[in-house]
Amino acid sequence: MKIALLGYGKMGKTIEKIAIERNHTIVLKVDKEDHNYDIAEADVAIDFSIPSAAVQNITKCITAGVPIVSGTTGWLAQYDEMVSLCKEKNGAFIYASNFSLGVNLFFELNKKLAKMMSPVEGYEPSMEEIHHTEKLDAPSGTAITLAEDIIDHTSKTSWKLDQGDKYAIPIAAKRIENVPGTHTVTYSSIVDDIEIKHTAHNRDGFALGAVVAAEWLQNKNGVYSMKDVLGL
Ligand SMILES: NC(=O)C1=CN([C@@H]2O[C@H](COP(=O)(O)OP(=O)(O)OC[C@H]3O[C@@H](n4cnc5c(N)ncnc54)[C@H](OP(=O)(O)O)[C@@H]3O)[C@@H](O)[C@H]2O)C=CC1
Ligand SMILES: O=C(O)C1=N[C@H](C(=O)O)C[C@H](O)C1
Repeated sequence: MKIALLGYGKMGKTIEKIAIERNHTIVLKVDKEDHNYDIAEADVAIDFSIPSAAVQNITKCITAGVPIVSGTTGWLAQYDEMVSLCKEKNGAFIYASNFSLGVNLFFELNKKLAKMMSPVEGYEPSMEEIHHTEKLDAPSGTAITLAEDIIDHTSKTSWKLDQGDKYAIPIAAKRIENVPGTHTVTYSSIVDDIEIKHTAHNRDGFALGAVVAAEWLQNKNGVYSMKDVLGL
């Protein structure tokens, strides 16, 4: 496949390495505020840029008829707008807050645990996410997905970055140098804690998932998720 990389930072470079290993060609790299790039020669675009650039990049791809895989986080207030545009233009679009197989299995485990905990009294859910110090958004997109799945299955109605609201799941967002991404979900009671945790050791899992999603999206139209790609 001919791949356009929209965002050529830590993830863009890791995706390039994995894509070349899988015999794809990188035909375009965009790594700054540039509205004039030509996307047309790409079979698929992969956007791992910055929150303020994602919507423009996705719009450009959908409008040009190029399938788009986006992993950029921190722009989800406009997700529904991108879904509508994709349907209107008969495009192909996948967004995932986390493309790694491990985290997508962890998402399923989190939903199962939330369902299990829902009728049990005395346990309060909370979450922690740890990322590198260059991360622009907080909490992480992955933490938001985990929180939304807990909200869907329990009496919690929202998430908050601080504590003290009994209807909200508190999320602690920590920034420590060079951490690729660690997420922990804890249910605490007076007598014990139940904890599930995913620790990324590097960025290869995220990048491989994004390339696999791009391969899967070829010759398809519609809006998909990693659950569709992985058949979970
Ligand atoms: N879904 C997933 O599985 C994962 C998602 N992510 C998300 O991906 C995004 C990128 O992460 P990461 O690579 O670590 O971040 P980096 O900061 O390393 O890379 C982002 C790159 O985007 C560039 N950029 C700035 N403006 C634009 C633009 N208009 N169009 C295209 N590129 C632009 C930046 O350039 P400059 O530095 O010059 O501003 C930078 O090179 C983040 O939102 C992160 O949360 C990360 C890992 C996994
Ligand atoms: O910015 C990152 O690095 C990551 N961002 C994603 C997120 O916000 O969840 C995925 C992963 O945790 C790494």
